[in-house]
Amino acid sequence: MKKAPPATLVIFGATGDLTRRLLVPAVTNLCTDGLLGKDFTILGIGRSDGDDEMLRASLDKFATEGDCWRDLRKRIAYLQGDFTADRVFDDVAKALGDRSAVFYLATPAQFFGAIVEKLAAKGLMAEAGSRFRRVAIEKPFGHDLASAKALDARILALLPESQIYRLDHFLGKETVQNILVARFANQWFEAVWNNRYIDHVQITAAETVEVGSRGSFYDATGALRDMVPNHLFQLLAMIAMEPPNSFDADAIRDEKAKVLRAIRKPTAVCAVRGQYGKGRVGSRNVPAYRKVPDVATDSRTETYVALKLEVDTWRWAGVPFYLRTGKALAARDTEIVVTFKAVPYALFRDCPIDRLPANRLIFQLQPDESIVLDMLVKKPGPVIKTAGTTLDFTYADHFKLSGRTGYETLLYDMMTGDQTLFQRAEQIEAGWAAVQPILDDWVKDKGRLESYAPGSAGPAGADALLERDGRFWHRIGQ
Ligand SMILES: NC(=O)C1=CN([C@@H]2O[C@H](COP(=O)(O)OP(=O)(O)OC[C@H]3O[C@@H](n4cnc5c(N)ncnc54)[C@H](OP(=O)(O)O)[C@@H]3O)[C@@H](O)[C@H]2O)C=CC1
Ligand SMILES: O=C1O[C@H](COP(=O)(O)O)[C@@H](O)[C@H](O)[C@H]1O
Repeated sequence: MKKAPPATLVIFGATGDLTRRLLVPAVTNLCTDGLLGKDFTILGIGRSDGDDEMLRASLDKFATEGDCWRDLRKRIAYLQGDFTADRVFDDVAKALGDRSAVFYLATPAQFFGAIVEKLAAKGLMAEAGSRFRRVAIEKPFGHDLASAKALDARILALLPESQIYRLDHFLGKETVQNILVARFANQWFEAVWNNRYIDHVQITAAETVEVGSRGSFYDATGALRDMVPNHLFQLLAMIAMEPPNSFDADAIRDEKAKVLRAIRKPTAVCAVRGQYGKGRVGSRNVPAYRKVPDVATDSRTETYVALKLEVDTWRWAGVPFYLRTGKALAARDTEIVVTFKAVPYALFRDCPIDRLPANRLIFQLQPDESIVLDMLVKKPGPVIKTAGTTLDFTYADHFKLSGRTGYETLLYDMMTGDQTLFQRAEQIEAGWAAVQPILDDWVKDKGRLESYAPGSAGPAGADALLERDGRFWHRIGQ
């Protein structure tokens, strides 16, 4: 891989959590991988008072220690100012001169539109010769379909799509990218990847963490908006997309957008929402969600959501996709479980076998990245008896992944101009369009919000959602 071209990463929100915990370790990893040149610099912008050394020192403990960080930290500068003031943008222009830049909006979402407008108005987005100017926009991109469309319209009135990098950090995760490789680089996948062989798909993003210090953001957002139209739909799209005709960014994004547009509008009965009460996750005491600072004491915001969705395409007709995500659950577990249809039973009718469990293919994204295929084999002995076993691939057994945040690939791609792992406007809008009927329903019908115990697998209604189809969730943490 070649080094990223010389550029400045301009981080709006450099004193925030995302910069510290995820961007800085990723930049250090890229440097250690030899993918950043000496001419890579960072210009951080925040509201807090301070100078270059204040920012560097605040990042020290989050960076991977070593020569790379020691050298890189000297190339970090800080600009104090309010994003709403013109002065900040004049100072950025002065600091950048003619350099290429990626403007990373690691800011609260209400600033996204206004910052892009100021960047454009000040001529900061103008490209010339080999000098590029790109803007990376964090999530949440909009609050619903109407606001996402409005934000897109605002930004696209000023910039071409080629300068816009809408982030979904799940796309930086190795296993997520590996879904594409597994599906399209292995012949046997495609042969069984359809409604003839697949019974249903489960997509889970379970977290043990509670809402904690993010009460103000979370209470206005909820689990559905926070995780589904973005992260979980990216996973769904990777599983359900048709083969692209190349690995070109637009070819892949076209296919993913088609899948998201094909999600049948869900009805109220296909959604379950829950909110955690008081309890324990492992040995940790967890206060009820309504006691979290900045959360309304009568809040009806969901901290858990489960959905049953259908993808109306030739390939997936009749295959349900069950999605669930929540906070304060029993285990951290992000996975995709593809359950195959049972084999015709006749062959085993004379054997002492009660039932043949279906084969499952599990893409485990977190905590440990792996791909596991459940299969049945014969138990040794004179009578035919089956035993469940697995074919496993665990990333850590073959590759070194530790300390990666997933942002490495995304940052490198922004600097090299590869938009494959970023979302185009219509993908984002298709995601919101698919969940909008549920959001509308929840506004109208205030009645259904189940409570669940911290440390559990979520509300009982989520189990019922599958049980009525004769199916069960894969156990969280298993
Ligand atoms: N944190 C995470 O794990 C993730 C975050 N994101 C997204 O990234 C974005 C940033 O999140 P996060 O870092 O957690 O947020 P924080 O609240 O921790 O940081 C916000 C940053 O914006 C700055 N800021 C806020 N208002 C102004 C203003 N008016 N003028 C100048 N600076 C201002 C803050 O400066 P100061 O602190 O100096 O006041 C701070 O640097 C959000 O859109 C979030 O949804 C996405 C995925 C994961
Ligand atoms: O975007 C978000 O993602 C995190 C989960 O990401 P992960 O990489 O840690 O699995 C989630 O906790 C957060 O609420 C959400 O805003």
